[in-house]
Amino acid sequence: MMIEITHLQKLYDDTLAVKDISISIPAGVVCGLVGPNGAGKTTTLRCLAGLIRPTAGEIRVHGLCPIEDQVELKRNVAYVPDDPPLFDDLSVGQHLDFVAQLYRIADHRRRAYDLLERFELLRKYDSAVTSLSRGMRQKLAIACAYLIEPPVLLLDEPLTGLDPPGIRTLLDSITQYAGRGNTVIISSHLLAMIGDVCDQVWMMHGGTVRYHGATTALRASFPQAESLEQAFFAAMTVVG
Ligand SMILES: Nc1ncnc2c1ncn2[C@@H]1O[C@H](COP(=O)(O)OP(=O)(O)OP(=O)(O)O)[C@@H](O)[C@H]1O
Repeated sequence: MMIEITHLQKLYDDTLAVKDISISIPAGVVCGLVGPNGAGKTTTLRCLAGLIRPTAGEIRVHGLCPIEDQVELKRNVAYVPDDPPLFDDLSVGQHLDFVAQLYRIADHRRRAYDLLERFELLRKYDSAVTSLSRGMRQKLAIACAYLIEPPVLLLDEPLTGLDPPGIRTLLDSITQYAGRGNTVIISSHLLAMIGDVCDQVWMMHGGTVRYHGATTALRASFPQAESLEQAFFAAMTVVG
């Protein structure tokens, strides 16, 4: 398994954000992480990325413990939050150069140009990141993550600032990335938008895993449903 979470728990002061969850996700899979506000999605992703320490439980990402193997983890996991922190003093192009230097990526320029072109940022190559729109900032952060090529990519609400062509480009890029054996978790409130690219659906609710399964199994269980989202709602009714 690429990701193994066992009895994960995260307590913030007096809020139990994640309550004893266990879940495994294999390599080469796109997993859609859905659930209402406050369900514990971001908390779980931040634990996977080693940004916060779990209160209890165990996590293995590509065999690594996010807290104990911090340095190695950075090469194996990229986490892109919905409002990614960027360096205000750097231009768009310099961001990719900086990431390439940090991760010792040789001959990165061609790939950097390709990524910027794909995400329609090439014309902003020399612009300061402070002049970018919200969606452009998200696209730049995603391009930086792709440049590193980590086996695990965690995208937290990546669709929020993107325009429809940007969403299409991102979803296509996710399918291709997973096709090369990488694992992608994409959190979103919009299952209808991400459903097509997801091999699995993982739903959290109140800090617990409410549902986790293959999208094909979900569709097969509810053949009368017209969409994955409908099948998902039907499954939720059965689960109660
Ligand atoms: N830094 C923090 N300190 C205290 N409580 C927090 C902190 N971060 C999150 N929480 C709480 O933990 C719970 C889970 O929050 P989390 O951000 O993981 O949910 P989410 O599923 O990502 O929600 P959303 O869909 O709104 O982004 C919520 O009750 C939230 O208020």
